[in-house]
Amino acid sequence: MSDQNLAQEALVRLDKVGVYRDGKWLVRGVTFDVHPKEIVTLIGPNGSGKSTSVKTALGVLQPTEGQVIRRPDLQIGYVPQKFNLDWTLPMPVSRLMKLTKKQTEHDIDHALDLVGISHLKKSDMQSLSGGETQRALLARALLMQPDLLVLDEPVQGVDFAGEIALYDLIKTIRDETGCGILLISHDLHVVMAQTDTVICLNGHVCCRGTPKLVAESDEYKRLFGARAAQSLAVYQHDHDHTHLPDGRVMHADGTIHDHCDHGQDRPHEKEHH
Ligand SMILES: Nc1ncnc2c1ncn2[C@@H]1O[C@H](COP(=O)(O)OP(=O)(O)OP(=O)(O)O)[C@@H](O)[C@H]1O
Repeated sequence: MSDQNLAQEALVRLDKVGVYRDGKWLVRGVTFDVHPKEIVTLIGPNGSGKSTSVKTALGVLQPTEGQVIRRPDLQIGYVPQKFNLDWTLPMPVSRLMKLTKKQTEHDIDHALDLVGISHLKKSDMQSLSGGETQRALLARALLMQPDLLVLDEPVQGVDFAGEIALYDLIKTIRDETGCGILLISHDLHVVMAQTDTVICLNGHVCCRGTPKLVAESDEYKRLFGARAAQSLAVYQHDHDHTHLPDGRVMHADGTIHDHCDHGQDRPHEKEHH
């Protein structure tokens, strides 16, 4: 398939992306794509390259190797992990909605309604709970009418019930708008029910697939320890290689290659360089 066809199909596609900074590879061999109506979640421990991969997908960061293909004229709505605004200053929700782009009251009402905080339109951002703040930021991103919605850890500062509600909401937004969604999460447990594809990162793609398959994979269990221990069955996929400190990959037969492209979609395929 040509790059052009891929770009038309996927909203964004990372192909063997590597980012090298300050003498080390932050990520290497990262391949994934997000299609319309697909919810893709990147999980992995702190420093595993989730934000780096997302920034590369957004075009904020240039890859050192590999390529990123975005659909032409792709409209992106981004909900950052931290919103650099001094919440001690008065900022009604309605004003936040117009901060980067002028919006009609009708569109603002619709976005706030979609995220379930219409009643907070005149409230000050400072007075909002963690979950309400995330919903306000989500509404702001939705006003961009995105083809691709990118959310960096949307459930930070939100309790367990709030987490479930937020992921339900994210799924509703996908169903109603048809946008593709790229999420960053630390953890799988709540994400599981609502995500189509999970990409488990640890400087490289450890494993990928449906949430169930990832939760049952050895790599996920190794990365997430006790939290992953409840997994029932064993998801069979090859872990026949070791990642060396310099970013290269040693395979079970002792050969060393630049990186592994070790997708679950091709679990038994060996790399040939
Ligand atoms: N510009 C940079 N130069 C050098 N190192 C960097 C740079 N940006 C990120 N890093 C390092 O790259 C690694 C991956 O960082 P990244 O923010 O992508 O991880 P993450 O999975 O999103 O982590 P977290 O869960 O803590 O947010 C970290 O070790 C980080 O310190």
